[in-house]
Amino acid sequence: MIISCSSFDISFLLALTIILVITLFILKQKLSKTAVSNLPPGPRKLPIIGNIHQMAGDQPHRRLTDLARKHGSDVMSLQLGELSHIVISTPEAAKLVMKTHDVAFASRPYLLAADVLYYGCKDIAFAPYGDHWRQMRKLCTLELLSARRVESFRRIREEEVSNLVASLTAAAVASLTRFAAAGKPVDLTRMVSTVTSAITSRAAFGAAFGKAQELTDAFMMVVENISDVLAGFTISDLYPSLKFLPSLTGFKAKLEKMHKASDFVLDQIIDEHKSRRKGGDGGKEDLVDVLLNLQEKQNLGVPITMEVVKAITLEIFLAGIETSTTTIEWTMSEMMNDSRVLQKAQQEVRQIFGGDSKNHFDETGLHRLKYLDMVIDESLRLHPPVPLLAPRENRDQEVGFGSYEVPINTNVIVNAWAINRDSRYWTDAERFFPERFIECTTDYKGNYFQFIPFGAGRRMCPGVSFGLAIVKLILANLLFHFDWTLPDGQKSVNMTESFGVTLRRQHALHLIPVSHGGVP
Ligand code: HEM
Repeated sequence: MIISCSSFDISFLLALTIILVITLFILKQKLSKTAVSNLPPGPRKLPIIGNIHQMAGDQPHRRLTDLARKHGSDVMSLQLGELSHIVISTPEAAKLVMKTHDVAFASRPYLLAADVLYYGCKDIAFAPYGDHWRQMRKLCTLELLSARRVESFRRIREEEVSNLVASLTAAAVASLTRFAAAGKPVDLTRMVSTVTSAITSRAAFGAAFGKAQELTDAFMMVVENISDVLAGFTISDLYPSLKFLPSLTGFKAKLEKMHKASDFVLDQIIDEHKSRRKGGDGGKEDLVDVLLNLQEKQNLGVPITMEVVKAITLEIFLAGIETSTTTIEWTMSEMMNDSRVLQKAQQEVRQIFGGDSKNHFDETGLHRLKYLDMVIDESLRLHPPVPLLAPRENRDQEVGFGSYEVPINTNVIVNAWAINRDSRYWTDAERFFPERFIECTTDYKGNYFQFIPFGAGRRMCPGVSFGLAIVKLILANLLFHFDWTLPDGQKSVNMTESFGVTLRRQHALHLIPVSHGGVP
């Protein structure tokens, strides 16, 4: 659900240049047709590739921030292959895109991977603005990801998180017996990812046992690489007029293979649900059941076909896991580097839920953890999991943008990572300081454009409650049941980022859990 330019392969590009030169004349003609006299400023572009060379590397959010400082601090033009882009880097310009001109910029640019994997963009995130998107979005808000639905998955979250606590406790015990005083680190990234996957798959497909569990495992395997190809534009997307490129590079064949595999498992998941429903064993309603109910009723303006059911199921599954895992990883990392914050957050959760680690707590008291809320907000500010949001496009009209003109079919990149650190809005903006939210009315709900980890406007993330319910419960449990230390010889947690589907940590987070109140 993000735009990534990290996959640009420079050597591949050079080889392609020979072919591209042949089309130079055609391209030039195309580009001159869209030329507008008062485009936003931007760096000089090279023939054919435009500014692609300036995006090479693995930190596009930082590159765009640097480029914007030099060439267009509010809004900057960028040419990537055949596609015109503008890059938004301040809250004021973000407000113009996501509020003033929200409708004009409400579409998404075409991405070949989304077209193939989501049955012709029949999902929500990549669907162009129009009737299908409107209906699916409404469905999401009212049915699939509503507060009532999120609450209905509470048992699943609590069960899976208590499994995580049990595994960590076992690791703490085992390491103490083997290493006496010093504990052994666990791969917290992997453990958290396992539990977010388990919660999301149970919510989406149901029971964590029997055939359903087998199918979930199979699905996990086939979708493993799907997120990566959806992460951003590829060379084929940047040169849409060169229709032969996806086949020539083998990208299309790769996508079709992935699609075939995921479609096969999705079909089985749906068949399993159908036969369970026929047999009268409704069980607890999961998201596939909700979609099938709606499909049977068919009383909606745009019909819900089986392809729509599969596209939405796949999307929710992919959207739920990476974003929540990334948020938890960064929040723990920041707290490990600031023991004051870690202790304060631990004190709060232990005071509210009772200091004994053998106590268990459910979600009902989580709203009382005000300091933890601020810690999560601060983590989302500095480490927005989707740092460039999802790209938008003005498909139908040219847009007057302040004193500039944005030509029709321009892709819009909103650099939320840079915006969330704007020093005009945030004092000591680079510092992790949760207390800044005590007096501050700013929140992530899309009304304050200096803080947009979930985006804003019509295309804002509909999964906020679903995602944060997982994040908060897991963090509260990690803080309540364990004290945490760094592995031997490590003075602080390395905060190097890795840009991909989400802005993850480059290295998995390894920490030593020590059961709070002693090992039972
Ligand atoms: C911490 C967790 C999450 C973060 C930080 C996050 C962030 C985002 C962002 C930045 C966008 C793009 C918004 C824009 O273009 O303005 C987005 C879109 C979306 N998210 Fe999330 N997300 C999270 C969790 C979830 C979950 C759990 C789900 C579903 C289960 C979900 C489903 C979606 C969908 C369907 C869209 C596309 C919306 C549209 O295009 O209309 N997200 N998310």
